[in-house]
Amino acid sequence: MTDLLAILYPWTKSLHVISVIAWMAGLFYLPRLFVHHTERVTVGSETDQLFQMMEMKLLRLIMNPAMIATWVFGLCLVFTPGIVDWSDAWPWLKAGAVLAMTWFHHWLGLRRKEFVAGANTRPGRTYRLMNEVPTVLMIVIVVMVIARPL
Ligand code: HEM
Repeated sequence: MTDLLAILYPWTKSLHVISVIAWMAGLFYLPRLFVHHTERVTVGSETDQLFQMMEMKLLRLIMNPAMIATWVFGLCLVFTPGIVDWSDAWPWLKAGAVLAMTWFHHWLGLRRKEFVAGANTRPGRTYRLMNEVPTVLMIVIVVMVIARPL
């Protein structure tokens, strides 16, 4: 099995990075939709329905599959021989940041359900601030996995 993972390594890594790009696109865009949804849209209006549809499709059709694919290919890379040395600090920092990114994904999913119920109480400012979370985590992850300063 580990032999197969070693042969597939360049492909696994390509698929991992492709999935990461799709996941990150959604993690950046969904909070932006929430900003406009909360600031510009009247609950129960036709525009409310339109935003709910865009948010649902973004989460279900792009973000959920992309997150699963990122995890699956990422874990394949973890089990590929000679790739991760757990005595270094970078894999631990990356793992922490990836868990935080996964938490953020689920936080957005919960907020979407509140919009569906017409029960969002958070102002646009909260979603603007939360929009910085994936940016900071992405910087940590990419630096840890590529520059590996630690
Ligand atoms: C979801 C769980 C994840 C796991 C288990 C995981 C694990 C890994 C592993 C083991 C590697 C191989 C490193 C190497 O080849 O030397 C890798 C590569 C990479 N990962 Fe992840 N990763 C995950 C999520 C992410 C996320 C969220 C991002 C970006 C925001 C990311 C960005 C990258 C990049 C850019 C590379 C390629 C680095 C290179 O060129 O060597 N990963 N990942």
